[in-house]
Amino acid sequence: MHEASARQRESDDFLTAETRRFVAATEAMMASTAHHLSEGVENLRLKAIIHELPDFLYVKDRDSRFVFANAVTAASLGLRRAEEIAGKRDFDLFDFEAARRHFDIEQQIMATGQARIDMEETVVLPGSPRPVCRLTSKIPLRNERGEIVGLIGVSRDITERKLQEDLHRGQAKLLEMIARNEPLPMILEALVLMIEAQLTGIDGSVLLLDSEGTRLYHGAAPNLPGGYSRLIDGVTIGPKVGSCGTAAWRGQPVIVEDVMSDPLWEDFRALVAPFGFRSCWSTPIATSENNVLGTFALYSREVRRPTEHEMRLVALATHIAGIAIERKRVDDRIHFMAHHDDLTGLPNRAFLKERLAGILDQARRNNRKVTVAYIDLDNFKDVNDGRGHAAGDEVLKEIATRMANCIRASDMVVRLGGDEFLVVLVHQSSHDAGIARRLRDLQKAINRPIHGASGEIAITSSIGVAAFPVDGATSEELLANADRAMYRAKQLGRNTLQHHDGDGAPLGMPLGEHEELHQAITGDQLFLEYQPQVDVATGRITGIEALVRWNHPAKGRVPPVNFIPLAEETGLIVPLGLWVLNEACRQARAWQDMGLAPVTIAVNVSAKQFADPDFASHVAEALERHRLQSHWLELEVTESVVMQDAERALAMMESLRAIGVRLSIDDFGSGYSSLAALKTFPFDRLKMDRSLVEALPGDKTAVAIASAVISLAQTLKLSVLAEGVETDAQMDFLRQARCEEAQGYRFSRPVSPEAATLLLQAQSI
Ligand SMILES: Nc1nc2c(ncn2[C@@H]2O[C@@H]3COP(=O)(O)O[C@H]4[C@@H](O)[C@H](n5cnc6c(=O)[nH]c(N)nc65)O[C@@H]4COP(=O)(O)O[C@H]3[C@H]2O)c(=O)[nH]1
Repeated sequence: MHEASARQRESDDFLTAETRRFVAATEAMMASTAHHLSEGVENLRLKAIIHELPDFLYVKDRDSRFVFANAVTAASLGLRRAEEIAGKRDFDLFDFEAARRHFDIEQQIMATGQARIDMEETVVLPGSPRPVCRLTSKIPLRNERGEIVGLIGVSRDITERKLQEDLHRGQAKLLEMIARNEPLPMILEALVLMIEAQLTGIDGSVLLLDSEGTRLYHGAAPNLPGGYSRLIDGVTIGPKVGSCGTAAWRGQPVIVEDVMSDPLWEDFRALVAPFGFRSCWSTPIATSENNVLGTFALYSREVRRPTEHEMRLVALATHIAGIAIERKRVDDRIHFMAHHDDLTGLPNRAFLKERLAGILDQARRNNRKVTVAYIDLDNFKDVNDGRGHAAGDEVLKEIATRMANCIRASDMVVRLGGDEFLVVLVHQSSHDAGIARRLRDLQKAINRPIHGASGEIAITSSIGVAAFPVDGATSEELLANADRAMYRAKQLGRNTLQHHDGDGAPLGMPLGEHEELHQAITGDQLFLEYQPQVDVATGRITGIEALVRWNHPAKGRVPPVNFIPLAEETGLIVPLGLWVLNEACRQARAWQDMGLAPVTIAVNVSAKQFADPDFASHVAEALERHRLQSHWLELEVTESVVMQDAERALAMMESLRAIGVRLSIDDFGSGYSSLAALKTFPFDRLKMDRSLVEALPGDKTAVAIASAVISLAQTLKLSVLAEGVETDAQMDFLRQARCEEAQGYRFSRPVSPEAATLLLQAQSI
C-alpha cells in the first residue's frame, strides 16, 4: 500500500500541469457519472466492468500521455497495476517508429476532431516474441465546453483471427499451385513457410521417401540450417532413426520431446546438437491407401511436446503435402508412360522427338557427329504369325536388351513401334572411327539366335544409317534419310546395313503410297466402322465412335494405324477427315430418321485438320448438309493436337463450341496428359486411354492413375469415358470409381453400319 502510493506520487510528479488539469477533469467526469449512477456501489461496479473488459480501453491527454487504462491494457504493456500507466507515453513503451506512428495519428485526431475507427495496426508488445495485430478506434474526448481535451482509445486483439485468415489464404494458394502443376519443391516450401508463420520459434521440414521406400531425401526446409538439411539428406529409414526416419519406418507420428535424451535419437544426437534443436515432432505424409510418401516435421529449441494447435497444423500440412506429392508422382508416371514403350521399357518416338533436336544442337556446338541407325527386324512378322504374340514379345524384349547393352550412356535406343527401332550414337570425337564397329556389333547382337520358350528363333535386321550433319541438318532430314537407307537395305535382300548415299530421292515415304491413298479418298475405298459407347450404370448405348478403314484393292483391309500417319504426313488427312466427318454425320442422321433414339456420334480429328483455319466451317457445313443437330456430334482430339499451337487451338475450340459441337480429349493417360490441357481447353469429355484401362484392376499404379484421372475429371466437371474395356473386372473397377461411360470389346468391337443399326434397334425395343 505504502509502495503503491509512492509510485503514484512519482507518476504524479511526472505529469505536466495540463495533464493534471485533464486528470482532474476526467476524475470529475467519473465522479459525475458516479453521481448519476446514484450509488457509490454503482461507481465501483462501473470501474470493475471497465477493468474486466477483455478489450483494451484507455484515455490519453492532448500530449498523448496515458491518463487512464483498464487492467488488460496495462498488463499487455507489462505493467502490474493499471494506475502505473498514468503519465506514460507510447515513446516509453514501444519502439520509436511505432510510437511515432501512434503519436502522429492521435495528434491528428485531436487537431481535427475526427475519430479514426477500426484501424488495423501491428504492434510489438514489450516482452512478446511476435507482433500482435489490433483493431483500434480512437475518438476525441471533449469537456463540457466542447473543447478537445484528449482521446479515448479502444482496441481489440485480432491476432488469432488474422492468423486464421492467413491460413485459409495460404491453403487456397497451395491448392492453386498444385492445380497449376507448379514444381513440387516450390509447393512444399510455401507449405512449410505457411505453417511456420502460424507458430513461434518453430522450424518445419518436409522429407520425401524415395521410390524404393528406403531413404528420405530433402523436400523443403526453408528455415532449417542448410548444413543440417544436408546432413540428414538421404538418411535410410529404420526403427531408431531420429524422429523422421522412425516416423517413415513406422508409418506413424513420432513425437520426441528431447532429442538429447530420447533413445530414437541416440545415433543422431551429435549431428543435431550443434544446431540447438531440442524437440522434433515428425508425422508421415501418406497416400489415401496409407503408403508413406515422406515426413513433415517441426523442430523446436525447447524441450516440450507439441500443443494441440500445433498438431492440428501438422495434420493440415501432411494432408496438403500428400496431395501435392501424389499428384507429382501420377504426373511423373504419366510422363514416363508417354515417353517409354510398355513392352521393352525403351524410350519411344515421343521421347526421341523431344531429345533428338537437343542432341543435334549440342553436337553442332561441340563440332561432333551424330549417327542415327534405323533398324527394322526382317522376319519378325513370321515369328509373330508362326509362333504367336508371346514369342514375338519375347523377341522384342530380348533384342531391346541386347541393343541397350551395346550402347554408351550418351547414346540412345528407341522403339519406334512394331519391330522398328532407332539407335542414336553420339561421336566421342570429331574423328570417331569406332562408329562403324559399334554398328556392326549392334547388328551382330541382334542376329544372335534367341533361345525363347518356343525354341530357338533366328532374327536378322535391315539397318539404314545417316550421319549428322552430312546426311541431314535437322532431326527430320536425318531420320528420313536413315529410313530411306533402311528401305534400300531391305530391297537389297535384307540382313544388310546401308548408309545414306545422298541419292537425292524425295524425303518421306516410298513413292506410290501417297498416290494410292489419294485414290482411296477420291475413289470408293474408305469406309467407316462404328463402336458403341455405353453408360456404365445402365449399359445403354449413349454414343458411337466412327473409325475409318481402307479397303485396299490389293492388300485388302488396312487398319487406320497403317495409313493415318501417312495421311497426316502428306496433308491428305484434311480431305480424308472431311470425308469421315460427312459420312459420320450422314449415318447419324440416317439412324435418327429410322426412329432410333439419338446418340452422340464421335469423330477423330487429327492435328493437321485442327490447324486448318476452315475446319470449323467444314464442321458447320457437314452438320447443315446432313441436318444433324450440333450437340449430337463429338470431336475427339488428343492432347498433342491442342498443345502444338495452344493459342490457335483454343480459338478453334471456341469456334467449334460456338457451333455447339462437343469436344473430347482422346487417349488421356497415354500422352503426356497434363492438368494444364484440361484446365485451359474447353473439353466436355475425357477419354481415358486404353493402355491405362488394360492394366486395370491388377496394376496398382494404373489403379492410382485411373482413380486420379477420374476424380480430376469430376473436379473439372468433365464426363469420363474409359476406352478399351474388355473384362468384367475392368467394368467393376470403373463402376466403383464412378466412371460414367465405357467403350471396348466387352460391349462391341467396331462394327459395320448395319450391325451398329441392330445394336441401336435392340435397345429401342
Ligand atoms: N485392344 C482393344 N482395342 C480396342 C478396344 N476397343 C476399341 N479398340 C480400338 O481402339 C481404337 C480406338 O480409337 P482411337 O483411340 O480413337 O484411335 C484411333 C484413331 O486415333 C485413329 N483413327 C481411326 N479413325 C480415324 C479417323 O477417322 N480420323 C483420324 N484422324 N484418326 C482415326 O486410329 C486409331 C486406331 O483405330 P482402330 O484401329 O480402329 O482402333 C480403335 C478401336 O478398334 C478394346 O476393347 N480392346
